[in-house]
Amino acid sequence: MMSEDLKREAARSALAEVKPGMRLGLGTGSTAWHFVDLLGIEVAKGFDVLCVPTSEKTAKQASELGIPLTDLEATPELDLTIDGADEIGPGLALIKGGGGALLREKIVAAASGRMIVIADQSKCVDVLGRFPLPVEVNIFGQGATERAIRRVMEDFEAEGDLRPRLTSDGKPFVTDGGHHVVDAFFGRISRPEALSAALLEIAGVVQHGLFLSLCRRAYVAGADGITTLDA
Ligand SMILES: O=C[C@H](O)[C@H](O)[C@H](O)COP(=O)(O)O
Repeated sequence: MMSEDLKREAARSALAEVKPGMRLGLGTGSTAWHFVDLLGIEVAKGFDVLCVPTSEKTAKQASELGIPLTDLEATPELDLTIDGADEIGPGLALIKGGGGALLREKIVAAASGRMIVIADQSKCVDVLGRFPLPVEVNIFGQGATERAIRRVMEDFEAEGDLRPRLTSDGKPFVTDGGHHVVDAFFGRISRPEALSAALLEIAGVVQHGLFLSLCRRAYVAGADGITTLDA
């Protein structure tokens, strides 16, 4: 099966978890895209659901499909969030934010009773960190923030460097929240909880892409079908 087919199969498994009347968080990225697309088909047939999107991109896709949308002001508690991931490690610890949506994704996941991740097999790793860890930073004082992040990277024996994320035309990538993203190349993250705490200690760090103790289930699609992973 092609990668897009695998993503769609994982999304289809997650769709079976959605019950009528649920308040849902909608993730961002190419795998979450398939989930939103499949949900749109059900909504068109009359399925009742109310959703909070985790990015402007997902909001646009969902509203074009006629999926009813709300926000966390009107609906501060959600039943379930379905999202993709860049890496799925032991205990369903995740790296997210490859598409830059990590802040809203984490806020929405934290407001949800459950988070389910959908992915193809390539996302599963024994140790997190091969995928560069996205760190969302305030634009003010970015140089000082980067310096502080580099110090943390040294403390955690990062194998690579810190790179400010750029768009394809070479401009700084700006998140939906108006911040920048820097990508931290760790190689191996052996103490994710401690790293999370150290990064959040830095004043200019808005959020990072380590999602720890948030995801309870993953549907992972591979050549042999869907594997369900539970934390
Ligand atoms: O910021 C983006 C999100 O965290 C995505 O869920 C993540 O990057 C995975 O995206 P994809 O399904 O496209 O691999």
